[in-house]
Amino acid sequence: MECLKIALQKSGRLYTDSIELLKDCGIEMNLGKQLNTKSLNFPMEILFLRDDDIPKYIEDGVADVGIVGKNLILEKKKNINIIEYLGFGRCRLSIAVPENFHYTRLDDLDEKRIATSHPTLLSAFLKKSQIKAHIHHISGSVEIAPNIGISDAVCDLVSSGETLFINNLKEIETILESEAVLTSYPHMKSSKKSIAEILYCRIQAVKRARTNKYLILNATNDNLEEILSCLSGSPTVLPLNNTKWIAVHAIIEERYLWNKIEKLKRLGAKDLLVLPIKKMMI
Ligand SMILES: Nc1ncnc2c1ncn2[C@@H]1O[C@H](COP(=O)(O)OP(=O)(O)OP(=O)(O)O)[C@@H](O)[C@H]1O
Ligand SMILES: O=P(O)(O)OC[C@H]1O[C@H](OP(=O)(O)OP(=O)(O)O)[C@H](O)[C@@H]1O
Ligand SMILES: [Mg+2]
Repeated sequence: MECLKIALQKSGRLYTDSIELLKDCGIEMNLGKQLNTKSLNFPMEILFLRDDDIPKYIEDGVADVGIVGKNLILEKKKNINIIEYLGFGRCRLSIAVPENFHYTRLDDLDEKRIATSHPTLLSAFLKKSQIKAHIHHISGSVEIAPNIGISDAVCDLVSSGETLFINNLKEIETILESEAVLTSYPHMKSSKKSIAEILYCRIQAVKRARTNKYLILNATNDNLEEILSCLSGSPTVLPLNNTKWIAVHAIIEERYLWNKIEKLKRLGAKDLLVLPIKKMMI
């Protein structure tokens, strides 16, 4: 039977969220020390790899789909499809200098040595900005470089900024914003494509569920129109037997939740309930 091969990071920043995403998609697997395993209930084989290798494996069709940072796809200059942005592994690729570096503008980096794990992206940025700096490629612990005298600046991934802070570095320029993406081999055969399509639908259903909430409220007819116009989509309106009250059910995007709830309360909405959504298919 045909089986979709998915490449995931073996360990590191993307591992837990990638496994969680597959589980939320109903894909069960046994996790252990093995570097590849078959799902117990879905035609899928999971390959656990170093994240640096994933774009090449996808480009070559060794794996059909994969989860990797967008930063790595661009860094490795791979011409592979980005199917979905996954909402985790959010970070930025930034240039940072020691706290005592007197930085005012990009020209201050001229002729400086910059250590980075992303030489392609850094080099393109420097070229575009017409800065002639020396790139020193290292694959990890980049933030140590200025402290051990091998560079004047660094260009590495940042999310909380804690690593920069504890290494006495300050962020000066952001080159790229990144997050984990689902990527795919562009020439997948049709039997694999049909499995991949099922996976994409499931992922979209999980993503929608993660970013939306189910809202229930009670209201009277007085402000019903304003209440409904405050809710997007097509809310369900249910008269409550023998009362002037009406129940309204709606889907609400989490990022607008609190502002909308406050507005709805001002409009007279009562008994508001916000519930998580498990899956959302449209
Ligand atoms: N601090 C961070 N916060 C959020 N996401 C990050 C962070 N650092 C990196 N990422 C994202 O996670 C990906 C993997 O980062 P990680 O640091 O685990 O890589 P690695 O050490 O090179 O792992 P590997 O052993 O697989 O080569 C990065 O390419 C990036 O997309
Ligand atoms: O801004 P922060 O939240 O401090 O995150 C930034 C750090 O995270 C990544 O490394 P990671 O911790 O994944 O370890 P690694 O060097 O082994 O890849 C990245 O390379 C930075 O060093
Ligand atoms: Mg890596």
